[in-house]
Amino acid sequence: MESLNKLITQALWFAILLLLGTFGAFLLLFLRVIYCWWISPIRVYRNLRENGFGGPTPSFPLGNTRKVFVYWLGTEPFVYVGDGEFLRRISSGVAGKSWGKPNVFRKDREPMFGINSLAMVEGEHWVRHRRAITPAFSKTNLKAMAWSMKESTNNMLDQWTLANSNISPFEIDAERELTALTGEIISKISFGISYENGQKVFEKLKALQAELFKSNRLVGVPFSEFFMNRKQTLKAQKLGKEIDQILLSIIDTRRKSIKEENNCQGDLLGLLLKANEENNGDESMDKMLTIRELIDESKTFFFGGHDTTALSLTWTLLLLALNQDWQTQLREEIRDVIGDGEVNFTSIAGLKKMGWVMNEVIRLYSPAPNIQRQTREDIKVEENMVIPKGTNIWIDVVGMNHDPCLWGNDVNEFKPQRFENDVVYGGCKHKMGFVPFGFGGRMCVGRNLSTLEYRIILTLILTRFSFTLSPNYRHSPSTLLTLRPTYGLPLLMQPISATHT
Ligand code: HEM
Repeated sequence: MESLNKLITQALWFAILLLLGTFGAFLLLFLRVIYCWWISPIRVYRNLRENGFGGPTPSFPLGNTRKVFVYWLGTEPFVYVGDGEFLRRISSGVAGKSWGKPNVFRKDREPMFGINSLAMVEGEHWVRHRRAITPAFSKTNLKAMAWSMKESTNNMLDQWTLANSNISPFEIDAERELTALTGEIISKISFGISYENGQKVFEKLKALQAELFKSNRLVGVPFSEFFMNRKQTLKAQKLGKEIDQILLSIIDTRRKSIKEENNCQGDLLGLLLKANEENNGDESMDKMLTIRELIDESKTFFFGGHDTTALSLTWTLLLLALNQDWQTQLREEIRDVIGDGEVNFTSIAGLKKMGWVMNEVIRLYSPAPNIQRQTREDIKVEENMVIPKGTNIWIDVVGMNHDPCLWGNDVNEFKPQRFENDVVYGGCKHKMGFVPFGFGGRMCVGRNLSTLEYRIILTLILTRFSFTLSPNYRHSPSTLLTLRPTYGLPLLMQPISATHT
């Protein structure tokens, strides 16, 4: 009996110890979880804040997952938008003329785009500019521009061949070559091929762009102009004035030639001047642009129209150098669709895979990485949420293009085939999640021109050369208005014998 009691007592003690042990283990686990997920991160967070590091307030336990929040550029608050659904809600029903551009960028961008260009104007002015400019990008006009694009590209490729006839493969900096090529093309199709001053404008605009990129960018900080490099600012202003002067003299000569010979040469400036003449110079007319506005539009075409296209081609060559199977597929498609025929507006339209590749490239490396807008009226987002008039909005195009919730876990992979069954959105889960050319009424006016140019240049390069990445390439994409490779794109080029005309 006594031994039974002893056994029961021992069993009881064992059960109590087991309970205590389990409880202790759970307590330790709990404390460890609290320490790892809460105490330790808070300590690191406080430590970082004390050392001057900040950022948006996190929420426990998800951290910073919000895709819409407010941040500041100097003294200017911006609503950051990285969410397609939110973008749909703030943009549906809002007309193009009801969107403005943040005031804070006006001064900064003025030497490049002027304040009277389509990219900068607002309200009824924007409606007038858009109506005047859209016809210049019509199918008929684009067809005529294709010839200039082809000529300049073939000249560049001939020079590559000539300069490297004894070297195989030879190295080029594709970014530099493509930027020069698209700069030449845009100055021809903007200002007129036969006008010698076109070249001068091109050179000065390039110099201005370089000066502006060098300048200190304390955007939004009051009196920041006093901290800027004064010499650079003055140089940019001087270049700006010189460009205006040259453009003014080009416009004068072209106006006379249109009046006297009815010859508009088919370039953008010529087409806008012809539309002006048809309105008999009456500035109250719907589609009429003043001389000042024409100067600013010409600058906008140059800046908006060559860097973006050059970069979409540059990133394409990088990705095709890394994905030789796609380089081969595109070359085969060109052979099947165009064969020995002419490379022109109609023939390149049949290059489906090239369309997928272009979309996939501008998804992964968006030449215009963000879109900035300003509300010109209150926008009701939901019952108790209004974005007040005058609010700056920053739409993160790159962020949405790399969001696995929108594209799936293969979001960072180069997979042009995602556009096979969904040519426009590539299977993106939200229609407003893929906006490389903007959205609504203010969508890029030059997107068809850019697509045409992309296809012509890429077709001619692929037909005449195969290429691989040079060991000298250093991957370092950087954003300064556009997304570009910091150290250029060195490629090793190998000539292919057959050529297209
Ligand atoms: C890959 C090439 C290009 C890309 C990615 C691109 C992208 C964009 C984006 C994101 C916008 C802003 C739209 C918005 O606010 O929602 C825009 C506007 C604009 N783009 Fe482009 N662009 C390209 C090529 C071109 C070309 C070739 C031209 C002209 C020759 C051009 C002229 C313009 C103009 C004038 C606007 C202002 C439109 C307005 O506010 O009504 N772009 N572009």
